[in-house]
Amino acid sequence: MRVFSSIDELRHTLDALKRQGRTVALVPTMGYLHAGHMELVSRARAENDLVVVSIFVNPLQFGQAEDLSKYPRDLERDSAMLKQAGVNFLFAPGVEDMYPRPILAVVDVPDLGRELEGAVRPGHFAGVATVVSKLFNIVQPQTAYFGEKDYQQVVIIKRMVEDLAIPVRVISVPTVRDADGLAFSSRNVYLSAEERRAAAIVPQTLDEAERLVADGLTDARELEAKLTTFLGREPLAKPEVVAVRDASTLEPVGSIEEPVVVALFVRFGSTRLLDNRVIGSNRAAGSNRIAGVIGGKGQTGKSQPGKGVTK
Ligand SMILES: Nc1ncnc2c1ncn2[C@@H]1O[C@H](COP(=O)(O)OP(=O)(O)OP(=O)(O)O)[C@@H](O)[C@H]1O
Ligand SMILES: CC(C)(CO)[C@@H](O)C(=O)[O-]
Ligand code: BAL
Repeated sequence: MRVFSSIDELRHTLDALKRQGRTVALVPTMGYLHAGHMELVSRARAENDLVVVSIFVNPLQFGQAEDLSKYPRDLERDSAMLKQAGVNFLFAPGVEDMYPRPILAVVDVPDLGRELEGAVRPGHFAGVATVVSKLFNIVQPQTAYFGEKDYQQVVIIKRMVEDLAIPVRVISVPTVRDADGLAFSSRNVYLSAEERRAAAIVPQTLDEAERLVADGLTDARELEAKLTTFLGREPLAKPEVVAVRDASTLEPVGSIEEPVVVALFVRFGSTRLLDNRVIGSNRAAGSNRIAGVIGGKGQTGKSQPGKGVTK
């Protein structure tokens, strides 16, 4: 695995390989890797010739009072995990590489970016869309992989790619969970032992949503109210967003007819956890796929297998 921090050096190396016909995938991350990230990597490896993983804790997507400075980082451990997983390139730029001067051009996807997590984290999704655009421009991958845990992020990136005709296929990967159902997340490390135990209420609430809808509940507001009450069973859980939205557009719905996404943002102490489930889709229950916005699995971008992949 080769490690780059310079945009120009990475580009130069990739350009030569692309001229030989190799397909390139990008897995953008903020590092402190866990099984969720590694699932993205494994999909990318299976479906492409070359995989670039980026690790960059992007200051643009953090609010002033947020955890930018204490965000967990361990580049050495991450690097060993990626090497072991057969990743070809790690792009780990510093802030000075990505933003050598204050960035004036931004990419924004209003109104999608103002909803849900965007309402709690003003400016967050403009920061995400801007850095993802920049990473797409640097790597120019055919395919990029994102996790469905960050459901709204995938919807926004999909929309950005479509609206701006960016030639990248966006693939979403189902959420990888710990034994008690909690989604793996780098920020789980902030939880105390008691908060970590309590956090199991989050996936349990999504199970409850599925049960209620299967039992015939169709009123979205009623579902939100019942889920908020359900979360109330756990005194450490402080719900910030409990929302039932159209699974494709994220628009509010009155009645649950088309597939909806149940989106949760729940605080435990100072840590905000997010999770979601798509309900009412004709795909397998609980598969957590993003209805209507995500390209299918199976299509592989691999060129001729076995043609001297750079390790
Ligand atoms: N449990 C998971 N399963 C599948 N994909 C995941 C999971 N957790 C994160 N991802 C995906 O990995 C990519 C990089 O995410 P990121 O580095 O922010 O990790 P994170 O665990 O989501 O961090 P945080 O705790 O800060 O939200 C994103 O596309 C994200 O959706
Ligand atoms: C996509 C991303 C790497 C952009 O910084 C980040 O938002 C994340 O890790 O989900
Ligand atoms: N996983 C989303 C990145 C963030 O919370 O900033």
